[in-house]
Amino acid sequence: MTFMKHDQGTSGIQEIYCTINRELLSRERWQAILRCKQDFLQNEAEDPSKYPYMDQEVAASWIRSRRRGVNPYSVVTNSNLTPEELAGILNKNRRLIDATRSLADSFKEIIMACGYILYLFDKNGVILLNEGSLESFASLPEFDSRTGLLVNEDSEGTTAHELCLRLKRPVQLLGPEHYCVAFQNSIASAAPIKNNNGQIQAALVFVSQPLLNTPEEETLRKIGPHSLGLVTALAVVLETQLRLNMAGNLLSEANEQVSIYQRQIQIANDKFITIHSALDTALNCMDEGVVTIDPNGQILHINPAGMRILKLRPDEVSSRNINEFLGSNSCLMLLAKKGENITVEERLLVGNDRYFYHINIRPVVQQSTQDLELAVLKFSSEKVSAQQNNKSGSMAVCTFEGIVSENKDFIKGLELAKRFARSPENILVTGESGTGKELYAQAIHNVRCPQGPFMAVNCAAMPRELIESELFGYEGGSFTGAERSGRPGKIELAHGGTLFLDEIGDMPLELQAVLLRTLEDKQIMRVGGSRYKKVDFYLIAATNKNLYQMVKENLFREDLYYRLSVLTLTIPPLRERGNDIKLLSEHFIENYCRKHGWNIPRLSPAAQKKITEYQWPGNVRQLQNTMIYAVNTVQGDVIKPENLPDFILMETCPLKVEDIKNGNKHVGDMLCLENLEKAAIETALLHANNYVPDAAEILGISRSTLYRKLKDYDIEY
Ligand SMILES: Nc1ncnc2c1ncn2[C@@H]1O[C@H](COP(=O)(O)OP(=O)(O)OP(=O)(O)O)[C@@H](O)[C@H]1O
Repeated sequence: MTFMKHDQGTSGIQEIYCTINRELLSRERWQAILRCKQDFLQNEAEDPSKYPYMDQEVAASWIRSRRRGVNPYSVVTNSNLTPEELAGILNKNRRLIDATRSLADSFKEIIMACGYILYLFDKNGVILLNEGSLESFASLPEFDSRTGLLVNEDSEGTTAHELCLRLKRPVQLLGPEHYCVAFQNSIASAAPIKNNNGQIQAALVFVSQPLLNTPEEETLRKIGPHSLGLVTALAVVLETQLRLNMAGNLLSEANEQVSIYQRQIQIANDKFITIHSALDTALNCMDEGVVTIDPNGQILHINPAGMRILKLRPDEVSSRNINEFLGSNSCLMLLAKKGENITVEERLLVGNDRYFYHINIRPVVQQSTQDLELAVLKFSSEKVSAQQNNKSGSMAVCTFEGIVSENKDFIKGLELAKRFARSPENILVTGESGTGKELYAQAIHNVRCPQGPFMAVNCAAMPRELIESELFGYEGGSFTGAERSGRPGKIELAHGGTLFLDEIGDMPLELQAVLLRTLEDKQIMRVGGSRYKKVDFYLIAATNKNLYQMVKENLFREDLYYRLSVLTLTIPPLRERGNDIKLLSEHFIENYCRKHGWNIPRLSPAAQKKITEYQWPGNVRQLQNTMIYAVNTVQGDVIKPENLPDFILMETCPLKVEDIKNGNKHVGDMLCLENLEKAAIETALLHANNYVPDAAEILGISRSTLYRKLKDYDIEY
């Protein structure tokens, strides 16, 4: 037997000619092995390993073959594999077979010229492919192909491929070395084919055409190295080809995967565009303004209703910030940053106008950091009062019992309102913004005609040109944008109930005349109409302006003023209502917490002090929003000063230099040393977030002194 000492590969192929001992391919050796074989086959006791020239591996294989009862005079002609088993094996090795076939095609001429037969065996000895003519093998029955036969030591004894698979290296068998007599005139060269993991998966074999009984020395020396070198080289080429094929397959699988992902991305993108345009369409159809802002208040997106509310043109949107439309004491951005989904009542400053809106804040926070990413603000399309009106189905929800106060003057006004409620006259309610004018109107309505409609119109909340049609209604097709069938106005809808005209001071003068006539005649004509219609309603008007002054400046009709102001109620501002601030704060905290099923926190004395010192320019509405903010920021069950919005903390700083300079009437009190010390301690605590050691450091006194003073002044921290 001849074999390559080195691993197969380019260097191995080069060396094959050097490592094959010329002795191994001599006629002498051939004949010696042939003699040994004859002796071995004739005499069962013969040990072939003792013979000169005999290869020990071959000798061992002969002995094993005989022990297994292999008939040396026959060849395998029947496959003992079922067709299914064979199909499975061929399928499993499909790539290897195809690659070998195409390689054999490329080398066909050489193979044919040399008279070689090429075999491909799987690792178990199943012939996967054979190429070349079998005709010259007289002992092989009429075979075209031996594909599918299982040829191993058990069936055909010692063969080149069997030893190659067993020894895991290229092997060459000289004719008589084959156990089977049918091949004793051929030289067989076999090389293993390894898979990617270095495991042997097959063997490639060249079998020479039968030679003369004892071939010439020269023939032996030509065929021997040539066939072993060629088969080893082809095995290496096959391995490389298979590796390339596999890489190619992986690449095309990866390419296929990439194009699947690309298709999915395209589909997702298309869906996204569809959803986006559907959302845009939905937003465009909404009556409510929807504004998306970034954490600094910069407007990112706004729908048409939002643009109408903020009076913005599409080209201005991206450069505007929501803070431009909010009052200085607004809590909106603070609440948005807190990440709570909440609805607040806010005053919007749009040009010279001041409108109140219910604004629902929907913050979107980053999952990992919980920082605000953006917030969606939803504004009601009409002013707060109108929205309340819609919600309650044209019914006022508030009664006198719902109006909270302990203040003497306020209660006096409330008693008067109850008496007015029994009169059929028009009522005028005056008071600063947010003092509760609409609340009064609803309460009066609920005494006078609780079953009737309560129609609220805010004269300042809509463009002047729309007020007329809003109040008096219009006939079909009267103006562009009008509904085809026409629409009744709020006066017509208030029939049998109350018409609440809020911000009456903003009603255009020309409309004031029409309103006056309606009040006198109790009939209306729709815009674009030609018939009068009888209407019966109570009128309650409200204003935060000085109407009398406006009359003097010819900004309000005198006759209408007198008609409206027969019964006038004036609601005092919150800052003049003493203990009402605390009472209302607790009322709002309780209502809000109950609504959400939360524990009800109490106000710390320090927080109470802050809110009673504050001037409340936005009155009860502002107080209500402040309490919503406090409840949303409190940790535990005590609302402390740090839970109040910054504008309160700033405004209520205990001592203001301007006050001292301006000779404020309380300056004497303030300059009392004790008061100053107390104020300094409170200010330090405020800056130190109530952390006493830090406050002591700010004040430049020891902690124990500060603790003593906190006790003396009864300051809560
Ligand atoms: N005495 C009160 N008791 C309970 N809630 C009150 C009281 N006064 C006002 N509120 C609440 O304060 C908010 C503002 O009240 P309202 O809208 O009646 O004020 P307004 O004077 O009509 O404001 P504007 O002049 O801006 O229209 C409402 O949410 C109302 O429920």
